[in-house]
Amino acid sequence: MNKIIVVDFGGQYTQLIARRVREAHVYCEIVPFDAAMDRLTSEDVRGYILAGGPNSVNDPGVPMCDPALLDLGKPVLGICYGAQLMAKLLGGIVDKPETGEYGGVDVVYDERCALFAGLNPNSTVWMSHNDAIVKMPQGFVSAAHTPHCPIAAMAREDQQLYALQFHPEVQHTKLGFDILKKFLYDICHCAEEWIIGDLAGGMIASLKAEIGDRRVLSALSGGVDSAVASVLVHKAIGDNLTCIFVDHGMLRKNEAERVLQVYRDEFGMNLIFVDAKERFLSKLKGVTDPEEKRKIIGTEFIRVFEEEAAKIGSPEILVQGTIYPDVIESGVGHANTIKSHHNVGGLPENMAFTKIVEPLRGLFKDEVRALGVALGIPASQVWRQPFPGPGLAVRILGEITPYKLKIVQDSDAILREEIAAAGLERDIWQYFTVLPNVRSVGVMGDGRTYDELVAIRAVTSSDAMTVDFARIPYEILAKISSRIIAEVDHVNRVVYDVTSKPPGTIEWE
Ligand SMILES: Nc1ncnc2c1ncn2[C@@H]1O[C@H](COP(=O)(O)OP(=O)(O)OP(=O)(O)O)[C@@H](O)[C@H]1O
Ligand SMILES: O=c1[nH]c(=O)c2[nH+]cn([C@@H]3O[C@H](COP(=O)(O)O)[C@@H](O)[C@H]3O)c2[nH]1
Ligand SMILES: NC(=O)CC[C@H](N)C(=O)O
Ligand SMILES: [Mg+2]
Repeated sequence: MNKIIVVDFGGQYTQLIARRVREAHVYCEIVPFDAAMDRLTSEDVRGYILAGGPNSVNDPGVPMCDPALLDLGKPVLGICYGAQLMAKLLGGIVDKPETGEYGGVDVVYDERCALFAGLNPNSTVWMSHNDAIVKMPQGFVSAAHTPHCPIAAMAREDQQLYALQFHPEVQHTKLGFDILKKFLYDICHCAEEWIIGDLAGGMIASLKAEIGDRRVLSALSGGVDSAVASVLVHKAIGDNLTCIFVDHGMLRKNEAERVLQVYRDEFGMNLIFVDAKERFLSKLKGVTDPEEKRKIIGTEFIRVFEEEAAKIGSPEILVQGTIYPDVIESGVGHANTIKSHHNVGGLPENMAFTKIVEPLRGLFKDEVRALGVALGIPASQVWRQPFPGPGLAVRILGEITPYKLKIVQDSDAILREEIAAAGLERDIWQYFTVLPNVRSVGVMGDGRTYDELVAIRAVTSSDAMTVDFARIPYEILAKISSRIIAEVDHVNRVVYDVTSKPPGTIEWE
C-alpha cells in the first residue's frame, strides 16, 4: 500500500496532519525527526510531510531531519517549522519578521502552483509563527502571500518540493483539506486505498498467522478499543481466546452487569468476570496522590490478569486495546508525562505474559469505530464514550471511599440519562461527574446544609488531544443539576466545568 511519512518535530498538530491524510484514504505513519533513514525510504513511501514545531530553526541543537530527505526525488511538503527547515537546509534564510501571525489571516494563492490549482485564490488560512522565510532557496518561487508574509507558500515544482507557512491541517484554514488532497493525489499520486472497512479481513488473517494455535487472554473493559480488539482476535482464533473483565469497584453504575450481558450473553464470548472490588479498594485506602493511584491500579490490573491466567492453563499472550495516540504519546516526540495511562506507561516490568498483541496500535479512535461498525459490533457499543481504565478513581479527588463512589456513580447515571434523553450522546465526546472533595453551605427544605459539591465535565473533541467544553443548553443543565441535588444523597451544589484542553485535561486527575 502507498504511504506518506509525517516527520514529527514536536509540534501540536502532527497527529492532526496524520488524521487528515488518513481521512483522505491514504495510509501514513508518524516518525520522529531523528529516525534512521532506512525507516523512511521504503519503496511504498510516496512522499513526506515535515510537520510543525515549537523551535526556531536558527537556534542551536534544534530538531532537524536528514537533508538527504529533500534529495530522494520524492515529493516533500513542509508545514510551518517544516517549511522553515526546508528553506534553511536548502540555503534560504529564515528570520524573525517585525510581526508574527497568529490565527486567521487573508491569503492569496498562486493558481499556477499544483497545490492551489483550481482553488479560489482569495481565501483565509490559519497561522501560528514567530519566524518566517525571508529569502527562498535557489529555484523556489513564492506561491502564496498574506499582508504580513510575502512567502506564505513556496515551491520548486521541478523537484516536487513544497512549503507552507500556514497550517492546512486545521479546520480554520478554509481550503486546507483540498490543498492536502492535491499534495496526496496530484503530486504524490497516492491512490485512495486506506479504507477501514476493507481492512478487517486482512487484519484477521494476519492475527491468525501471528497467534497460530496458542491461547490468548484479552483484557476486555467494555470500552470501544478493547471490544474491537477482542472481536478481531475472536474472529481470528475463536475459542482459543478467553476475555477477562475486572470490576475494580470504580466502574460506573450498572456497568459490570451491562458488559457481561453484551459480551457474554449477546456475543457469546468466553468471558471471565473477576470481582476485585475489595482488593483494589483496600490497596487504595488512604492514597490521595493522583499518580500513585494510577500506578497502583495499573499494577493491580496485571496481577489480577496473571492470577486468572494461571487458573486456565497460563496463556502466554495478552491482548490489549492500545490505539495509535497511546503509542505516539509514549514513544514518539519529546513530550512531558502529564499522566500515566494505565495500559502504556503504567505496565509493570515483570509480567507472566511473554507476548502482548495490540491489533489496533496503528489506528485512531475514529478508525477503530469504523472498524467496529464493519465487524458488526452494535452502534450502541461502538459509539460509547471513552471510559478510562482507572475509572472513577480519577474522578474522585483525594482518597477513594465507598461513600464517595456512590455519589459519583449516582450523579453520573443521572447525567447520562439526561444527555441521552436530550439526544446529545453523539455530539459530546465525554461527559461525567466529578467529586472534588469540597463541601459548601446550602439551604434545603428551609434548613441549613453543609454538603458535597459535584462538578459536571462534558467536552467536545475528535481525538481527546485537544478539547473544548461542551455547550450544553442551560435548560438541560438546569434539569441535571436539580435532579442530582434532589436524588443523590449528600449533594447540595452542582457546578459546570468550563475549561478547555489545554490548559485543563479531560479527567480531573
Ligand atoms: N475493567 C477492565 N477490565 C479488563 N481490562 C480493562 C479494564 N479497563 C481497561 N482495561 C484494558 O485497558 C485497555 C485500555 O483502556 P482504554 O480505556 O484506553 O480502552 P477501552 O476501555 O478499550 O476503550 P475506551 O477508550 O473506549 O474506554 C483496554 O483496551 C483493556 O484492554
Ligand atoms: O484507559 C485509560 N487509562 C488511563 O489511565 C487514562 N487516563 C485518561 N484516560 C482517557 O484518555 C483521554 C485523555 O484524558 P486526559 O485529557 O484526562 O489526559 C480521556 O478519554 C480519558 O478518559 C485514560 N484512559
Ligand atoms: N507552528 C510552527 O511550526 C511554528 C514554527 C516556529 N516555531 C515559528 O514560530 O515560526
Ligand atoms: Mg476504557
